[in-house]
Amino acid sequence: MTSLTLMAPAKLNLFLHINARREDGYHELETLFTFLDFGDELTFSLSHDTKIHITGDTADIPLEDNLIYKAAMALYPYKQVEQGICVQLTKKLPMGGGVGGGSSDAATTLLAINQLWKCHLSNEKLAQLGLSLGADVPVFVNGKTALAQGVGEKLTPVTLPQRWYCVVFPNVHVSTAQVFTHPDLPRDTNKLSQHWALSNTRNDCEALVKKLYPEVEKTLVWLLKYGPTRMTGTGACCFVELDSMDAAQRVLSSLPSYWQGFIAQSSNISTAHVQLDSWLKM
Ligand SMILES: C[C@@](CO)(OP(=O)(O)O)[C@H](O)COP(=O)(O)OP(=O)(O)OC[C@H]1O[C@@H](n2ccc(N)nc2=O)[C@H](O)[C@@H]1O
Ligand SMILES: Nc1ncnc2c1ncn2[C@@H]1O[C@H](COP(=O)(O)OP(=O)(O)O)[C@@H](O)[C@H]1O
Repeated sequence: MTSLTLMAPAKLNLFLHINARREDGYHELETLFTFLDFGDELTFSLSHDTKIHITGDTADIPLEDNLIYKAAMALYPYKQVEQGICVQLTKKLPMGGGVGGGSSDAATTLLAINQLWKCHLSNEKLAQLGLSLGADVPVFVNGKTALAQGVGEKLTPVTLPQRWYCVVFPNVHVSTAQVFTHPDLPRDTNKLSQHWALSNTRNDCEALVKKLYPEVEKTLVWLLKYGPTRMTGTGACCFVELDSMDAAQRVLSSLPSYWQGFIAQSSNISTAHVQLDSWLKM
């Protein structure tokens, strides 16, 4: 088989605690990742040459900067076939929104090309290659709901109840690097490995991002009418947790037209992995 279509699902950080800043500037975190059944769509097919081609919703990202390209390049030395790869991207996740679209695209690319180029690398090796592309890539490669520690690479799988979410993108872009280098970011939260309820946890980036981007605060205040809310990652997307699809749909229907949003159910296994397993059984 020479082609394969997989989702690159969104993630939410159900909480994000910052425990310390390391010598290299990176931060020690504790964060609970869940996957959503909504994401970008990527179709991979072997190319007629030896190059890496990306078409579709590539926005204005130069080819060499696209995380899909970087992921393909990371696998290039392990390639066991002559051909290169064509990747057709349908982008549904806001870029730099805290839902991990770029990292998820990279992880899905590693999983798919590993098959098409017959690299035969383990998921552990793919996660190791992925970590050099971004701190969030390993959790997507692993594909299981997880508590992440370290800079995001130490993963402990956890099983969470499936819930519905309405995720809102407040139309502001938050730079992850700006948040992590800001002097006002709290960096001394104690480690916590249990009692993960939303009520017992927080996102340590949220107060700072609300201050820097009032639109994020406005979004959280609006969502709070419907249920427990939080910002994901370093923002700017915010989510509300809900009991049913109907409840999530009601929130989305009332969303002011100047914001964008989507609804999705959480899952303990990434849709990319479910789809890859079915493809392997074909
Ligand atoms: C903090 C999270 C939580 O999910 O934020 P989001 O990106 O999802 O919003 C992620 O781990 C981010 O992962 P990712 O976006 O892949 O980060 P990277 O590209 O590796 O790093 C971007 C920048 O963030 C900072 N950074 C990132 C991760 C970390 N544990 N400590 C850091 O200090 C570094 O300054 C780095 O230069
Ligand atoms: N395929 C891609 N999809 C999204 N962003 C990408 C991609 N390739 C490179 N990037 C860059 O990575 C940055 C972070 O992307 P993303 O993972 O969507 O953010 P976040 O981790 O905040 O959700 C973007 O601002 C963009 O410049």
